[in-house]
Amino acid sequence: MAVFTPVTLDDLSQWIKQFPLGKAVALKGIASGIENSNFFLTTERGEYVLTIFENLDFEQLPFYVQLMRHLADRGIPVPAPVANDAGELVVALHGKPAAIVSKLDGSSQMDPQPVHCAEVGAMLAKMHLAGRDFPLHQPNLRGLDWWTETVPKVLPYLDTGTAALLRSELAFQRDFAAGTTYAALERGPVHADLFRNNVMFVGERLSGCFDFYFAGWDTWLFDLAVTVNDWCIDLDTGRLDDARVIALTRAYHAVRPFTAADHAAWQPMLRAAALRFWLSRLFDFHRPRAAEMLTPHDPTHFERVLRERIAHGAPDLTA
Ligand SMILES: Nc1ncnc2c1ncn2[C@@H]1O[C@H](COP(=O)(O)OP(=O)(O)OP(=O)(O)O)[C@@H](O)[C@H]1O
Ligand SMILES: N[C@@H](CCO)C(=O)O
Repeated sequence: MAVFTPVTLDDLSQWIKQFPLGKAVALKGIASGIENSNFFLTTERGEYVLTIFENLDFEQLPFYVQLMRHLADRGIPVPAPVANDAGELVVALHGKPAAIVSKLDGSSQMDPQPVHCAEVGAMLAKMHLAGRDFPLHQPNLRGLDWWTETVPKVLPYLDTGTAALLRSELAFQRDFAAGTTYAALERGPVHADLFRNNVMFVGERLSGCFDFYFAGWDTWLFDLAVTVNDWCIDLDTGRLDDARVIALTRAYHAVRPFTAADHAAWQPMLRAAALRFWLSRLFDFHRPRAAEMLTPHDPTHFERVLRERIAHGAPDLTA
């Protein structure tokens, strides 16, 4: 991650008083991640994570933090946002929106086995069902509309062949999204970025997931495809590992059974999920933002994943 906006312990001495957390005693910038400025915060009351939001504004943020609150209240293992003395979950710090959330135990499992994938699949389905009655609506801000407006911005940086793939896949996805199968897919609040680095494990037990700052209303199947494209692949080739795909999707299906539309949309949705992250990585790579610590992700990884999804289908759902 970056620290785009530096924060010191002194900066917090007054600011933290509005929260029921006691004094701030330690603060450490977090190097992983690329979107926001994150810090491990220790106060007299415990361990937290302070996030300063670099791209989201005060109008957009309530959706994310209220969704985390909603899911936490329903037993989904997500960070619980801390309200200040006015009941606010998002408060200005250095002129930007900021939030404090509980720190999850455990660590990321970056080399997942089927057992880990099954935990993720079951938790994702429970998250989707728990979100059905969430009252706030906000679209997935990195969905089809964003792809349509962003592709032209990155095309000038690409060679002819790569640009042709990007153009053709966007056209394919726009056509798919206009169809009856897509219209029949179940929708609700989705995480939309459930990569391995956004989930915590203690041993083989999933202990929590975080980074809801790309969440939005979208198809549940898109969320599943994003997750499978990161948890169930050979990282060098982008090829799917059938054992992990089957473990994750079967565990998901046991909680939220797949519909006929899910089955019909699975292959194109895996392509959509690959396109989304190929495009965001291209955008970040060619139009970088200044930051104290930033390790941008490799766009060609998701170009490989997309080419692989086009060339070879995935195992059918609940195979
Ligand atoms: N609630 C939490 N509990 C424990 N660790 C956390 C928590 N939130 C964030 N972290 C740590 O901070 C890191 C960065 O967080 P996060 O992924 O939200 O940042 P980001 O800038 O949105 O990155 P990206 O979107 O690229 O994943 C995580 O990889 C994790 O190590
Ligand atoms: N998880 C994303 C970064 C945050 O959106 C990626 O790996 O490209």
